[in-house]
Amino acid sequence: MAGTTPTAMVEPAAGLRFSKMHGAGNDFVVLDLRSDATPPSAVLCRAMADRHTGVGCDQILTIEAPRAAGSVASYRIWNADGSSSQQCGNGARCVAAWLVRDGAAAGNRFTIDSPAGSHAVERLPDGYRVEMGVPAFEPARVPLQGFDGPRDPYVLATGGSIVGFGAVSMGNPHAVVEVDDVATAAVESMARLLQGHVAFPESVNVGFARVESRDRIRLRVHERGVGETLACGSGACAAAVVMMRRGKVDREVEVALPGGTLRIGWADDAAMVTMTGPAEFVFEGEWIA
Ligand SMILES: N[C@H](CCC[C@H](N)C(=O)O)C(=O)O
Repeated sequence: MAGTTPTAMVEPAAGLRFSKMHGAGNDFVVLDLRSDATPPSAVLCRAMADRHTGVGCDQILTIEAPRAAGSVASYRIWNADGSSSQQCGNGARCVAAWLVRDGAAAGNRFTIDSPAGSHAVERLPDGYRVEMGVPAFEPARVPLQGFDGPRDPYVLATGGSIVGFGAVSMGNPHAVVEVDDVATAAVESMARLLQGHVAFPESVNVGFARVESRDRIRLRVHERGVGETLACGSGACAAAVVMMRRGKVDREVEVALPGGTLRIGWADDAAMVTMTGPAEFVFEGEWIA
């Protein structure tokens, strides 16, 4: 309007730069904290993860200085609810892609450190292969309480139901429920029952798996600290190794999740689990809230 003084544009405060990425639809806000490893607060994690008033993501990944000699960098994982985790398979591939684009990772083979350990990474023409560690089935390693030794399936009475499941740690806790049809599985209600059960002192990621053939599993995962995600890398590893030990699939399988397909290999029970899949950049941004 004539005569009015336009209000000066308020320059946003210099904010926190981030990369938005995803691995098979499991999406992340990636923060470069290599020069200042002050972890994001639970409040900031929840604010950034909010799909209406924030950026929107399943997890926040922070890239930090390496912990092990020879590693390029380390990373930590915060779920959308602000809780932390020891492992994130889809996140590992996105961290690897981020380090390649950054130039910190030279060549096609390098190592990155999660809270669960060090992971050899191989860059492929269409994604990344990550060594996800050796799965741990002892109840105390999951952790799973109330059982004096590993068994399969474990059985719990909860919420008026009797639930049978496999349990394994990939650095983070997983329960795997075998179902006839993932589309009709009671994912939300069953997952909530197990996640709130006293047997899982650190809660648990719950996978619902259908063995379709000797080399293919269909899977949905209700993740600890998030809810159902389009994909869960460590969950795909967990479902694969449980079904391999049951003799229901071969040692190299495709795991088909709602957001995409991952390939999982486990040569033998003492070997590292390998996970292969995509890692995509979506956009760069600056958090000024
Ligand atoms: N919700 C998981 C962390 C993320 C795992 C998942 N996004 C993956 O790709 O492995 C937990 O609390 O253990």
